[in-house]
Amino acid sequence: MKAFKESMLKLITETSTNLPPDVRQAIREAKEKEDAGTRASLALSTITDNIRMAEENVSPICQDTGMPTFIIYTPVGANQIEMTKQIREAIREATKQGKLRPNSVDSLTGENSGDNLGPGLPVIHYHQWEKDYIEVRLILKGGGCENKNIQYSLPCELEGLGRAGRDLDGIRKCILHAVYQAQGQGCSAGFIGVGIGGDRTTGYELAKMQLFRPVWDTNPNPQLAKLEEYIMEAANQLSIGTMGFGGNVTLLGCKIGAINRIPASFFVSVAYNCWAFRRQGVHIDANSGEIIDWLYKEVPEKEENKKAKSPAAVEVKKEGAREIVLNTPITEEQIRQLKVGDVVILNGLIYTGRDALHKYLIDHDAPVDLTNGVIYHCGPVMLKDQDGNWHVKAAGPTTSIREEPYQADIIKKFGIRAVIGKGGMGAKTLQALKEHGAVYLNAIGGAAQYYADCITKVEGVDFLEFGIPEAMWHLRVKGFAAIVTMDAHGNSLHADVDKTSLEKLAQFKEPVFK
Ligand SMILES: O=C(O)C[C@H](O)C(=O)O
Ligand code: SF4
Repeated sequence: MKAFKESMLKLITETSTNLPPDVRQAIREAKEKEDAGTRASLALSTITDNIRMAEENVSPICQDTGMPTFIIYTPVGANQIEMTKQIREAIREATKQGKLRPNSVDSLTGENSGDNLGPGLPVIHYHQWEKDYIEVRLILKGGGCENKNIQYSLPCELEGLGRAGRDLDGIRKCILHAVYQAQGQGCSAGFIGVGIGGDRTTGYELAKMQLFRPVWDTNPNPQLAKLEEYIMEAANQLSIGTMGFGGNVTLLGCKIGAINRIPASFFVSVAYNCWAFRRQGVHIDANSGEIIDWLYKEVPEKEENKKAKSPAAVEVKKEGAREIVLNTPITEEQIRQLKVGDVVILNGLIYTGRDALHKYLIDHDAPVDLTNGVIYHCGPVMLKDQDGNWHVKAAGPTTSIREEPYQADIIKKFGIRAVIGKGGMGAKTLQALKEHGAVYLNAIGGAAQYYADCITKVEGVDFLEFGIPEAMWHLRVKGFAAIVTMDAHGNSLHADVDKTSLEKLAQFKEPVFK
């Protein structure tokens, strides 16, 4: 097992930087279903570029490299204690190389361990099997989509859909509701794994395990196969679209499993995974620890894909998008001219800030003058070189709604003109944007290489003691593109999409599976 650590390092690197072909195919097909020039289509182009860049740079597809979760099958007698040791070393090394963001945070003190290790991390599930080789599967599921996981206890009442009973039709309603409630916040278009039955723990576990199925497979249970097909069809009529921008594609995959329950409990558990669906697997020689082969590398070609494609449509800007270049600091007048749908190209200095910084700023001064400035909800992957200079390895947006309790007060207190993030914010922030002349810019979630490429210099950092993701990084950007989704006139694309998708959800109220 000498080579096992090296094999695990390869697996981690591949999972973080190279999206599997089945996921790429689903994204490609989604792009073909969106009209050229729409916001969804432009977002999918950025996502496609980002996937290519991550592979070329051998750098994280998304800066949130998630909760590393290993599922391992071993022959009887394999030394699991030794394997765990080597996996931990590989995790430490991958973090040092910038393939993983330091993501392990003490839940009580907030301290980041810096090496992705600590109580509960990484997650490793061992199973034995009769084969003579080892199988290791790894999923790196980020926090934004994890936060959109949801568990239903049947019977229940669901907004838009009414009563969900203890039957297949009730299950159908829960799954549709799960897609609706995620909106764009988990970086749609997403994939869902569904676990029917079990208890609260095993239900969620089953849901997550479904995510290891290839996107293209067919459920061996005909009833569940039918339900999966139905959900794909119906969920895509909700028009939530990529990043919640509206569009024809909201869901890229749906995999459902069922286990028994006990009479009093009936759970439907849904694991939501963003488009940056990072999971890979390998078979390992049980003696040497070397990789024998990779899983997830094959995608059976579909009949319709064999047909010659018509030439790609030229990207024309639809939906009336204007492109506006802004240099920081930004004036109130410039902000008040912006409208939902405008594409802003930012140049100049911006500051990252997420959960720890927002909480801090409420009752402290800022270390820099933020007047007319820009806050970027982002926790990047950073590496320091031998001369002590920091380099950005990945830097996409994080889910903004977590800052909703603080954002309005911070805009007011510091005179902030633009907040960049993803997934949108709520009514309190919208009101503050109007009152104080500020705007919310939606960057494309997960496009961490694309945005890292726009950062020309790291000019400083404050609060490094919060840990790398939570620190306040001073970033000089050039050509940083984001879409105005909440403006200073009280308009919010997020509120609009939420409303229309709820109306569409209500169309699926009538029983389908009797
Ligand atoms: O933690 C992050 O950088 C992003 C997170 O995965 C999110 O989607 O909000
Ligand atoms: S930022 Fe988006 S793409 Fe990245 S882990 Fe979070 S949900 Fe996934």
